[in-house]
Amino acid sequence: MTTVAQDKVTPTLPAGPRPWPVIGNLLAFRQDPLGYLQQLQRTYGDMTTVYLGRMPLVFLFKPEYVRYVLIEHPRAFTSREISQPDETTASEGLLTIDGEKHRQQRRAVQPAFHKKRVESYADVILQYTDDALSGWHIGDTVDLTQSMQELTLRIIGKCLFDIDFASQLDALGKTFDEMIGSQAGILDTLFNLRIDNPVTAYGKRLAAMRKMNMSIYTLIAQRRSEAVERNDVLSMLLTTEDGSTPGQLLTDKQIHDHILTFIAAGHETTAIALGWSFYLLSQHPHVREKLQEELRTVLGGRPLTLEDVSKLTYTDWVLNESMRLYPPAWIQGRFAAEDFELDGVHFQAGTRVMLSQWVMHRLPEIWGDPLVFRPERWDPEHGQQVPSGAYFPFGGGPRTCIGMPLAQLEARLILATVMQRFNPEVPANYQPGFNPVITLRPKHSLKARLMPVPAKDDRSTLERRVIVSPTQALDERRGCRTALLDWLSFFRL
Ligand code: HEM
Repeated sequence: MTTVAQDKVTPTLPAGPRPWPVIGNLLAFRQDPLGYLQQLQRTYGDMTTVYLGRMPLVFLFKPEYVRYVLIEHPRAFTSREISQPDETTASEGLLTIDGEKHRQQRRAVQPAFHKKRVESYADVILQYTDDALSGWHIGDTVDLTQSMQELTLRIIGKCLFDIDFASQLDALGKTFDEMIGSQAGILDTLFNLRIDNPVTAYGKRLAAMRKMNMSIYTLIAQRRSEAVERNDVLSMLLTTEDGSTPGQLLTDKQIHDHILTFIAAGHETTAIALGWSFYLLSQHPHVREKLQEELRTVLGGRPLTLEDVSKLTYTDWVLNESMRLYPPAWIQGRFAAEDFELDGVHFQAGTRVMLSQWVMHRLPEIWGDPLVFRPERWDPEHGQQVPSGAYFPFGGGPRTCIGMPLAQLEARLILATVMQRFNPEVPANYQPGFNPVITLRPKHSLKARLMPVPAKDDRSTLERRVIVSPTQALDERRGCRTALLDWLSFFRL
């Protein structure tokens, strides 16, 4: 990589790879975003500037900087979009609103995520997991990526909005795929082209959004016309004040954007975390065996209940470790609302700042053996010391994922239930690859053959590879072909 004298371009931005005219570093970024970010960190260290077209993005790769942005100075950075929102952005959802509006609206829905309330969702989670698994039999091959998407979608619909999506899972799943998974072309990205046509990525996203919008507005209208008071997030939103004008309730557009944000953010991420966990377990029989041993000890063969969850410590470590290696949210961004300074470098208001879980969760100086899948590193007594800001799968500070308690409970219950009944075996030649769009999806769906869980002493399944080798990791990275820009354009960052 060639370092450009950035002081000729903008006086305050840190050094980075030479940008090409017009396209900047877009091509290299699009080709392999995950590998490119890691390479940037290795070459330029704690901070670097990348140009997507003419737009500079400053990447910060140090735990202290992550803390600075998310935890210590959250008000100095905004998530709010700068460009004009359009039909494809949930611009009034919790992820993108700011300031007093954000504080007030987050406070209003917070009760839905308090510990006791979240625990009350356990019955729905267990029931729906049971329904999903009732169609699974030993010897079947199941598409775990799709099954987890459908299961988590059904769970979020019921827990937060008291709707059972059972009969619409397939159609809804496809709509979300079109909304989240479609990739804008390079020209569309560079020139911010928004051509509403069935063949363009923008047009496809728009069509999917319109379908989704209609369902959500219908739901809001139905709920407004009901006399019954329900105790779910939708009821909370209907009585929430906007936060900018006293007494002003949320509009339908604001409620719509909240619902869309909750459904999208609340199912895709958890499903992805589960998918990667199943993949990692299938590649690490030693870990799988330990997890199943824990399940045998705690459950003794009976069905899981909420009360068991606090005893499933190893299961918990597996999920932590899986989200370290494959963070469902792999990158997040902010705009500087005011000037700021980091280690003597001055940044102007308006600077776009990016943080990457993918890079931070794999820094060798923090993790030692970052490519090794080792749940034991999360053992609070003998595990690793992880500095604050080095591990943030759920973000941090006042904008930490509001759904974290639900996601954690849900992931533990689903992972434990599946692993108590089955050993999902992934074909030996399966390479997941990556599709890092908004979330870190696998490029190829995870299809697994359901094998029986071996009896306690059957250790024959343990004689397989136990670490992710660097070559395997490289092969996975070569599979990356999608871009940050889709993510950016979704949230209009
Ligand atoms: C494993 C699962 C999940 C992961 C990895 C995850 C990750 C994240 C991250 C990194 C953020 C911070 C984004 C930022 O600061 O820019 C976030 C925010 C958010 N998440 Fe999650 N999430 C998960 C599950 C959920 C669930 C289940 C829900 C819904 C119930 C949810 C709803 C939200 C919302 C509404 C925000 C915005 C919060 C705010 O700005 O106040 N997430 N999530």
